[in-house]
Amino acid sequence: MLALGKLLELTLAGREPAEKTQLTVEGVRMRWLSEGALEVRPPQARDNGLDLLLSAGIHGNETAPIELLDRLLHDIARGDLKPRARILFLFGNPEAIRKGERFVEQDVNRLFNGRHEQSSGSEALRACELERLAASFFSLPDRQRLHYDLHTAIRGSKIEQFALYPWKEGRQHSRLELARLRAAGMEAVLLQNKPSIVFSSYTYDKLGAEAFTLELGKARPFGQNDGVNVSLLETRLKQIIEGTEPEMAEEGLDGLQLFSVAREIIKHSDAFRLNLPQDIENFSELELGYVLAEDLANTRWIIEEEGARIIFPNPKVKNGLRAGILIVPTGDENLA
Ligand SMILES: O=C(O)CCC(=O)N[C@@H](CCC(=O)O)C(=O)O
Ligand SMILES: [Zn+2]
Repeated sequence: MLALGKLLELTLAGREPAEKTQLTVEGVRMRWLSEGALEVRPPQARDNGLDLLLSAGIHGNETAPIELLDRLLHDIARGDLKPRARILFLFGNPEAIRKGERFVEQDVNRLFNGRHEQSSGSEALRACELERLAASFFSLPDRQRLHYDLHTAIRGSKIEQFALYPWKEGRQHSRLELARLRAAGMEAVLLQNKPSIVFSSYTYDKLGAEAFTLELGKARPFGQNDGVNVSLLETRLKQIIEGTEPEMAEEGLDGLQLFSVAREIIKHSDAFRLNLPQDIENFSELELGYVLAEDLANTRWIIEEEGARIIFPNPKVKNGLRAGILIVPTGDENLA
């Protein structure tokens, strides 16, 4: 296998490769761009016009997606997977990956769309670098742009695998992309309805990519991911990479559940209290009238939406950040 296929090893060791560019026997060019960043380019005659950004490890303890990208890279470097797409592989937060922690000082996935400019430290610099790498990768005209930012969650979930689809004024969510996600094993999609500061929102909003955060199961350390079944996603990613994806029937979304955001729960102060059991699962339903959270100055978050569910409840976030999302079921009438 070509040495550049070992991007994860290099990243874990904090090393730069001796050779920055290597060619597989099929003429696929692998180019190391920066720590945790590698571009794969098929020979021109095989290029099918898709630019695919695959990122993982934006949160350093979410290892199943990192292992998945590592397997794909090994296959490419061995010549077993023959790309027709241009691909950018990114391991988001190398320092946190080495430590096995979600982040070191601050959550990289709250620093996009300009937020890193209002901050400092290595994670703000990394968010800036990730924006730059993504912007440069998606700068070629007349190509399709697709970004999957792969994650696993802090807690268990009633719906194991799901996607979050960013929002931009005047742009409709794509039914075809939802069909593709369904085929990749996603059981639900949360359709966002306002701008956000996460990586997929940046590539969707600023770079014109179809972009998604994918949640694949519960976060565990390296080597302990048997419980995270990514086989459908892995198969679909290989098909996307090789340009062999089967036709997708977009009319029926084959049971894919759609949700929209009712409210984001923002933690305003150290007095914030979330009235949920510690082991509550994502997508748990909440009763009308339930006092979900309390904060300074008698602020109370009371459930007033029929069918409301909670995802990503986390009272430990820094003040000013999202401590959970209240979601409700929605229909498919606004899809393009
Ligand atoms: O389990 C949790 O509470 C968080 C899991 C996670 O890291 N999710 C992403 C979602 C990003 C998005 O909103 O698209 C995150 O919180 O950064
Ligand atoms: Zn994550």
